[in-house]
Amino acid sequence: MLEVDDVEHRYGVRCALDGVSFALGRGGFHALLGPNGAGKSTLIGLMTGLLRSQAGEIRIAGHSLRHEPRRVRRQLGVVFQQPTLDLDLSVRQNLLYHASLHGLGWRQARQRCDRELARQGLEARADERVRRLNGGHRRRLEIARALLHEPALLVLDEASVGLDAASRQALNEHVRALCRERGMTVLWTTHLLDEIAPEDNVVMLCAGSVVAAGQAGALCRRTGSRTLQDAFRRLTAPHEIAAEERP
Ligand SMILES: Nc1ncnc2c1ncn2[C@@H]1O[C@H](COP(=O)(O)OP(=O)(O)OP(=O)(O)O)[C@@H](O)[C@H]1O
Repeated sequence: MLEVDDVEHRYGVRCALDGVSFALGRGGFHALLGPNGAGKSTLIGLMTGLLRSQAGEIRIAGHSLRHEPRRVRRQLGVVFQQPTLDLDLSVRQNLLYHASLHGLGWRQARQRCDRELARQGLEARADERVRRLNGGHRRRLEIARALLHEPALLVLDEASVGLDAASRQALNEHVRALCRERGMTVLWTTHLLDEIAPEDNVVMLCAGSVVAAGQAGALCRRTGSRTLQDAFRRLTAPHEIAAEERP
């Protein structure tokens, strides 16, 4: 579903991604892990076309981002780290506006809005201003919006940041249910390791490089770690030291 092949990105002389390669299969919950500054948002910026590709190749659902950007955009739903809802529009108006940007006709847009709101448990809030929703419900609305055009891959960039512990867990479980029930492929980026289950497929990014990839539980066993936190510390420490010596 997602192939990242030798991707490099620099901001001036600062190297944010240094030959990053990994691949995700179709379906399931995958996690992109990394401490602050690891390069997660840069990678998502490249996938979404917010940043211009400098080197390497990204393919989504078999389509090349460089050669078929429109096809890629149709296959990709994104929830960005910073909320991007219009607080003074209603829940439904936010969705309809987005649907029109994706070229959906009026009737289809209304149907998909109703369907996604029902799936996110927000149908009763459709005519309320977004300002009245709590943080967890706003995030669900952003997920509904990201799914309106029926993408194959849903990417969430630190979507749980700013939520309290209960809302964070509810959001995480909700996204996992989307994977199970709809066969979605989800890429969940986070620096909060308690959001990851042992059976999740994870890619660990540190200082612009992939330091490990595979099932979380297997990474723990391979590194002789009791917890994913311990495995993460062991795998990332040498790279953070090396990165400090890099321009
Ligand atoms: N616009 C920019 N200009 C210069 N350097 C940048 C810019 N954006 C990011 N960087 C640098 O690139 C590196 C990767 O940053 P990025 O935001 O992609 O990491 P991240 O893993 O998403 O971190 P966070 O969890 O803090 O968002 C960091 O060293 C950061 O300081």
